[in-house]
Amino acid sequence: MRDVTSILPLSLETVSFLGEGRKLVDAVSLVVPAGGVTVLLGPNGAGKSLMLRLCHGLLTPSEGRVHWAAGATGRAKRHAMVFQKPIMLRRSVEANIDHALASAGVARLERRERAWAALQRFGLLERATQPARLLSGGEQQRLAIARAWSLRPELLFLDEPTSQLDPAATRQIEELLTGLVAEGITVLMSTHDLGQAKRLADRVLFLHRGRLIEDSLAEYFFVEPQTIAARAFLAGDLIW
Ligand SMILES: Nc1ncnc2c1ncn2[C@@H]1O[C@H](COP(=O)(O)OP(=O)(O)OP(=O)(O)O)[C@@H](O)[C@H]1O
Repeated sequence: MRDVTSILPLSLETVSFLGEGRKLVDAVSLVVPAGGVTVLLGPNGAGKSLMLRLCHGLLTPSEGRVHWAAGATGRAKRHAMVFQKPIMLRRSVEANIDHALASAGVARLERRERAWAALQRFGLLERATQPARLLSGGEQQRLAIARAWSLRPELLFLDEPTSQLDPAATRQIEELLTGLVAEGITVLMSTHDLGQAKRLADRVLFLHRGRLIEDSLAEYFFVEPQTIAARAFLAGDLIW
């Protein structure tokens, strides 16, 4: 029977991650409910990527706990992650999606259907048989999102998904993300691009030195940040 129990909200309870002899993520607590785009902002090394990896389960907190909605099952397959630099297998575009679905335990016939739907949805049908590694950067990122989408995630994590792309490819990815949110997928992403954060964010989490120092609706954050660090960041001043 299909699992329809939502995995959301995702909750972090005083999550810390220790490394390099210090707390790289320091006692972060937050809740991600269903819906919308939450953007992680902060200077280099603030801990944005670590946060996404902790949420997705690629890293284990040194302290505290990451947990999903009570009673949710099948959670491993219902959140997916897209990385800054797409990880492409040395296979065709379609085989890259097929591999992700096979790893998630999807049966062969259904894999074909879902891969085809993803290729169509993300404008990659004509590229289906081409080697994924020969796609342009923008196409590879589109494939990475298509592959994640084929897993039918409720929550999609994206770590600086457009930092390697030109403005046109960036716009295309942003439009795709807006479409995914309209479909009901919740997005938690990091970006360096303030313009992008303004265009996409419903909510902003501002990290500084591993600490979550602002958690605001985007409309407030960009107009009236509450902390000196966030004000400096928005003004383009160097903070560390
Ligand atoms: N797996 C790890 N183990 C130990 N230290 C790590 C690990 N991953 C990252 N770090 C360190 O943790 C700090 C935060 O890194 P992180 O990549 O999360 O920052 P970020 O906010 O994403 O930065 P950027 O904007 O530059 O990508 C850095 O000092 C980094 O060197």
